[in-house]
Amino acid sequence: MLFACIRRPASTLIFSHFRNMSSASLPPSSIPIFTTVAEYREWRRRAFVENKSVGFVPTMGALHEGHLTLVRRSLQENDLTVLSIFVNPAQFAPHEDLATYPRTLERDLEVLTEQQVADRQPSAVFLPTVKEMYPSGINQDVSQQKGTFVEVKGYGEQMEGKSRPMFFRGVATVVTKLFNAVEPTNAYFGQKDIQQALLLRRMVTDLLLSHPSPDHLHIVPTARDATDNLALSSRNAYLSPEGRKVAPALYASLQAAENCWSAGGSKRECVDAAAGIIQQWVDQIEEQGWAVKLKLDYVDMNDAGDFEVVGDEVVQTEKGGEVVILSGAVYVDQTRLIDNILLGSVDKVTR
Ligand SMILES: Nc1ncnc2c1ncn2[C@@H]1O[C@H](COP(=O)(O)OP(=O)(O)OP(=O)(O)O)[C@@H](O)[C@H]1O
Ligand SMILES: CC(C)(CO)[C@@H](O)C(=O)[O-]
Ligand code: BAL
Repeated sequence: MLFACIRRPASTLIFSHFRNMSSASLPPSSIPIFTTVAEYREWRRRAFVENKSVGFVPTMGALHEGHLTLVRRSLQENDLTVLSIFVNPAQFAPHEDLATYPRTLERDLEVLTEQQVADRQPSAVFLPTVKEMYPSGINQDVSQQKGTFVEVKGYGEQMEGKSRPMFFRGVATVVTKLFNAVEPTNAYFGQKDIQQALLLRRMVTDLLLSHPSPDHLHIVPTARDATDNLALSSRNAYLSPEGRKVAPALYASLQAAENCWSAGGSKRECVDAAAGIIQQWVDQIEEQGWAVKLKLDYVDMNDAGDFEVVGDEVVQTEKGGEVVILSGAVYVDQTRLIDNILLGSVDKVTR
């Protein structure tokens, strides 16, 4: 997750994005697009009757190869594949980038049409309005909100939750709504947003959801730029050319921490090694006079089961078969980039 800290006035009720989207204003597409839950449900009912499995890929649009990896995995494993595009106001703090979040609907529909695995192509796009998803409106200021929200206590405060305190409440709320509407057999999330994916699996378990069941919520490895390993992300579009050049520093720093951990270093030593790599980049930026600012937000290790922070003196052998999330975030100018590496028996988590 990353965001440009663009200040905008504290919002009131938000209906602006896609507010007036009627089927007449939609770009042409060979894939059926549903903008209302009622229309979608008719389509979904037929899939139930025909006993067809439905794979679901929730997104905020501005599709890139990372999203398409999830789509192709769904095409492989399901009779039908639905992708949603919804920029969810409830997961953006009032000072974050809701207004400027990249919206590229026409291109998104084009690239989706090009996806094919065996004889399967995406079956439907769910493109609800804000009014459809929040019938009583939604205020980005949490203190002003009324109505029903979903909170996964104890899982949304660490890592990303420290910088974005209300983020996971917004995500859990909208994904509950999306799951209720779409009723997927399988759902696919990216490892790039590992805390989000694991928190949602916790939520599905705790709320006894069956569509999807916890075993059917899949986490797919992060798709990266082939040349420099930068994790693909919609908000990479915010980076200047110089910002793009330094953005791979985050993954390089996580790799240094991973090597340190494998070599028997303590959590503290490994996290410091990661911070050292970022500092080397900061020094290089200064020496070269590049017009970009790089700043470490955090690097840490957390248990993948309960998200507890790993103690400073802990070493790899003490964690046995447990999976540890090595995650971090940096600011490249005003854009916040995140990434992570899973340490340990990754298959226990990703499936
Ligand atoms: N590089 C990637 N590899 C695999 N999955 C990804 C990647 N990037 C995003 N996803 C997944 O795609 C889904 C939709 O994410 P979203 O639309 O927010 O895109 P994003 O690139 O993560 O955007 P942002 O820049 O806002 O974080 C999420 O499950 C997310 O984890
Ligand atoms: C899961 C999600 C679609 C909820 O808005 C969003 O957080 C995302 O795209 O990762
Ligand atoms: N990919 C996570 C969505 C967000 O950052 O808002």
